[in-house]
Amino acid sequence: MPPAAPLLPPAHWRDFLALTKPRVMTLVVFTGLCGMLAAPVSVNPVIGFTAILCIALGAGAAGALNQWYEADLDAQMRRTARRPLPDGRMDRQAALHFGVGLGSFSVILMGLAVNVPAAAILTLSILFYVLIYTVWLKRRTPQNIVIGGAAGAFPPLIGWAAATGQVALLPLLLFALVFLWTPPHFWALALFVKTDYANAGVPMLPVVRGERVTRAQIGLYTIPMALAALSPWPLGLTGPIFGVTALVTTIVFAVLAARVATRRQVPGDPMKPEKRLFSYSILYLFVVFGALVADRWLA
Ligand code: HEM
Ligand SMILES: CC(C)=CCC/C(C)=C/CC/C(C)=C/COP(=O)(O)OP(=O)(O)O
Repeated sequence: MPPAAPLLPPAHWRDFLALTKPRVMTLVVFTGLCGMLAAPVSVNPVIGFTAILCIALGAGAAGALNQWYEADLDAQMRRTARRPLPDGRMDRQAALHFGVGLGSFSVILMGLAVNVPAAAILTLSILFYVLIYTVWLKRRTPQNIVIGGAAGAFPPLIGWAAATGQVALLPLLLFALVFLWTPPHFWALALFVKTDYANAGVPMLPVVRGERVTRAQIGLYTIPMALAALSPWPLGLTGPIFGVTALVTTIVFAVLAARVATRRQVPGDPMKPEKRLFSYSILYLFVVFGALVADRWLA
């Protein structure tokens, strides 16, 4: 009989927090909040707060289940090896219970206190991240983040649905914007942490298809992403505050992406343009979504 796994002491609350990937989820929650505030209705503040709480808890639960499933993988990468599970600070069962409990709570609360469409899209995004991305695609195909990345694009739709009970063209364009933003966001990072993924056997694009293809794909995805960002104003869905902000910030994005797309790496390259594009990608979504709210409330 194999020896029983050693019992770990109860995990610290900080480790449960780390399971929710709080830094990444701030932007996820922010896009959800902006999707809600951009809707042309007034939302009861208690309902609105509950909806955002549910998005945060649901996204955190998805992050916890992702870490529960891929603790073996996280243990092999420098960037992730110190997470609570690979570092042995938490029991796997505790992470599973935490993820399932929090996820179920967030969906039930959204359904009961906000509305069913928002709860349904929240469920879809959790399942998408955990089952489609983490369990199915991540270890199988370099298109993992393109298809699975849809999970991270749902929050603006959830926010809008929480406010109005339905979806509409503007939140669908916001979905498209985040969906098409994800490949340049992630592949810029993947170019400079490629060795980590290669060592862990994860088939990310730079590992499987190489640097040149990855750079070209970053450039290619930036084009429809820019169209999604620039279309709401001409379509009459937003005003000039959003339109002009999206125009300026998207031009900067396109310039940084073009630089990455047309470069060739040299030995010992510090990869500054790739790091710049990755950092800017995060700032970009914060600013564009912030402008959406400013446009609705200040115009
Ligand atoms: C499948 C799609 C995605 C993949 C594979 C991905 C991957 C990553 C990775 C590996 C990092 C760096 C390290 C980390 O903190 O874990 C990162 C950072 C980040 N990502 Fe993404 N990402 C994706 C989609 C998104 C989406 C949809 C959002 C939000 C809308 C987002 C927001 C962020 C933020 C804010 C950071 C910086 C975190 C920090 O400062 O530490 N990501 N992403
Ligand atoms: C509302 C809701 C459920 C939102 C889900 C949000 C979501 C899918 C965000 C994706 C961002 C993310 C943490 C990617 C990390 O990929 P990874 O897991 O491959 O990264 P890792 O290597 O850091 O674990």
